[in-house]
Amino acid sequence: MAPEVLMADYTLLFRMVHPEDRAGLITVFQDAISKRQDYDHEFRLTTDTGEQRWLKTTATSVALQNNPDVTHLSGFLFDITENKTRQLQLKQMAYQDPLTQADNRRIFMEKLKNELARVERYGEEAALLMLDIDFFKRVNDTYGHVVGDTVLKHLVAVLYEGLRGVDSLGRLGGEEFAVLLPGTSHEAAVQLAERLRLAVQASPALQAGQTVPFTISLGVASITADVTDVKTALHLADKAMYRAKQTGRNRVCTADEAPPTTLQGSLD
Ligand SMILES: Nc1nc2c(ncn2[C@@H]2O[C@H](COP(=O)(O)OP(=O)(O)OP(=O)(O)O)[C@@H](O)[C@H]2O)c(=O)[nH]1
Repeated sequence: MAPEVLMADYTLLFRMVHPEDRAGLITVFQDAISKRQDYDHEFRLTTDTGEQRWLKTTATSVALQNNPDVTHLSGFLFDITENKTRQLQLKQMAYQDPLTQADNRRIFMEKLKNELARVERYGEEAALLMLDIDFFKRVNDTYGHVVGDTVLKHLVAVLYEGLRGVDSLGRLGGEEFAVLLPGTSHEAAVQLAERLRLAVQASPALQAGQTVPFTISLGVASITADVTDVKTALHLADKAMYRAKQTGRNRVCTADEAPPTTLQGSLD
């Protein structure tokens, strides 16, 4: 559909605008008319063939001399889909692990740092989980590296299914991951870790009709106001995970246990 047809018929335009972008576009038009503001605005639109496109509209409001009322908006509508898609891909690459789509190490560390600051400032609770696939080298050696990669992707999908929108999952490297749980008590974090462990155990990866069972070991660390830096938080969670590995794997351990306590079987 030609842009001039769309701009001539605002009802049609608004019907095609992505629902999430509609309110923003209406505000832009309203401000242009009531405050005589020029605009430069990007929004998504679904074409009559069902395709989603990115558009950019830029315009200035026009009024007759000696009359403050805007008579019309004069400007352009551009299709910026290709540029926008490339821009979004680049942005995603900067934040995501390319194999699993989990947060990459850099962005996860940033989120952890922000959460530590929030806990210190407002005295809220939070928790950090560290987890690692058990005997992953064996998975690679038995089934091959490609299947190993499938296992990593599958693990991330299973973990995301058990997490809330506010939680963050990061791939710290290799087969090691961390989960940041804002607003979560120690007890709730331990229970969640155990649920994740069971979900992974119950959901083997599938590759070319082959079932690949695997398990994970998890460490839980509470983030309290006295855990003030990323290094300490990671060390606590790592220590707990190491304990889980040392005491038999496929289990959840916490940072403050002495002697080691495991939860394995408690929720089986
Ligand atoms: N397929 C695949 N394998 C990876 C990737 N990154 C790391 N690995 C493998 O992960 C394995 C890690 O092995 P180890 O550190 O010995 O640990 P593990 O065998 O999981 O043993 P535990 O952690 O002690 O239970 C190595 O074989 C690495 O090659 C990846 O991106 N893809």
